Amino acid sequence: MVAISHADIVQAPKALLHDHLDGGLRPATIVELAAKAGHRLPEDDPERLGEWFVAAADSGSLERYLETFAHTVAVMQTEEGLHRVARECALDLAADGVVYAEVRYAPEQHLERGLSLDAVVEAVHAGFRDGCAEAATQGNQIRIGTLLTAMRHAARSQEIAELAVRCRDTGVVGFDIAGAEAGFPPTRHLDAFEYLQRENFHFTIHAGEAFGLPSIWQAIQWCGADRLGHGVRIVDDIVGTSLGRLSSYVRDKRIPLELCPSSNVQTGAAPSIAEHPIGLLHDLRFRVTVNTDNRLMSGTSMSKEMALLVEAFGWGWSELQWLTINAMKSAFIPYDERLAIITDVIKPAYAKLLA
Ligand SMILES: O=c1[nH]cnc2c1ncn2[C@@H]1O[C@H](CO)[C@@H](O)[C@H]1O
Ligand SMILES: [Zn+2]
Repeated sequence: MVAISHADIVQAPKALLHDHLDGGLRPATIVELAAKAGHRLPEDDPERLGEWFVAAADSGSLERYLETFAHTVAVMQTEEGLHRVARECALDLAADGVVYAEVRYAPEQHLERGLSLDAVVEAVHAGFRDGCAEAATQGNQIRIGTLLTAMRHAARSQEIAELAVRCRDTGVVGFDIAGAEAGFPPTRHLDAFEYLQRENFHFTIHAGEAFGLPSIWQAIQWCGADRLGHGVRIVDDIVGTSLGRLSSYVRDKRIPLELCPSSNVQTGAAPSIAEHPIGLLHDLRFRVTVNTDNRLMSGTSMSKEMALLVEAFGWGWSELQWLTINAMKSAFIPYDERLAIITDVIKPAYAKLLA
C-alpha cells in the first residue's frame, strides 16, 4: 500500500469540532495587529514568533500553555482585529481541506477596549462570513459554526450562555467552558448548563485533559455535556480492554471525544503521539474525533494531526473517513445538514480515495 502523504490528506474533506479562534492566528497578523495596538511581543519577526508560541506552549503544563494566549487575545480587542482573525481562520481551514468546522472563543476576553459582548460576536461572524465566501471563490467550500466559551475560573458563564442562545440563529451553534481545569470543576457553572438544557441548546465541556475522571463524570452526569473537550483521561477508567462504569457509559452513549493529539503531548496529557490513547480508544470503538485545539500553539493543522496519526498508528483512508464521519455525526448543526455533508461531500470523496 502506498503511504498517505500530508498533501493527500489536504485534498480529503475533513471536519473539525475543537479549534480555538484565539489559538489559530497567523504569526504575521499578530505582529501587524500588535504594532497597531501597542502590544509588546516576545518576538517581532513572524517566523520566530511562530516558533516562540510552539516552544512556550510545549511546557508540560496546561496552566503555562494557556499563558501564551495573552499575546493573541491582546490583538483581538477591536472589531477590525476580530474580523481579520476570523476571516483568516476561515481561509486557512478551507485551504487545509476542512469542509466543516466549529470554532470557539471566549467573548468575555475581548472586552478590554470597550466592545460589548454582542459586538464581539458580530465582528467574528462577519469575519467568518467574508472568509467563507472568499474561500468559495478559490474553490474551497467550508461551513463554519461558532461555539461561545465561558472561562471556567471566571463567573460569567450564565451571561455567555444567554449570549449564545441569543445568537443561535446567526451562527452560534453551541457553548463550551475552557481554561485551567484543576480546581475549577464544571459544576461551578451548573446554572448555565441547566439554562442551556431548558433552551434545547448544545454544549461541550473541556474535561479530562489536565484533570481526570471526576471532571469527566461531572461534565456528563451533573452538567449534561453533549461532547467532551479532550476527554482523553477516560482511559484512566479502562484496564487493558476492560471498561469501568464511566468509560462504558461514555462509549455506549456514543459521547463524542474531541481528542487533540499534539496539544495533549504539549500539556503533558499524553507522553507522545505514538502513546496517545487515541489508538486504544479507536480500537475500543469510542466515538473518537481528531482536532487541532490551537493551530498556532501546536504548529499544526487538521491535515497535520491526521498525518501524525497515519504515521504513528499506520492508519489509512478508512480510519480517516471514520474520524471524519464521527466528527460530522457529532456536530451541533441540524441532523439533515450534517447528513447532507456526509452523503454529498465526505463519502463520495473517501470512496474515491479508498478505491
Ligand atoms: O486545551 C485547552 N484547555 C483548556 N482551555 C483552553 C485550551 N485551549 C485554549 N483554551 C482556553 O480557551 C480560551 C478561549 O478560546 C483561550 O483563551 C484559552 O485560555
Ligand atoms: Zn481546547
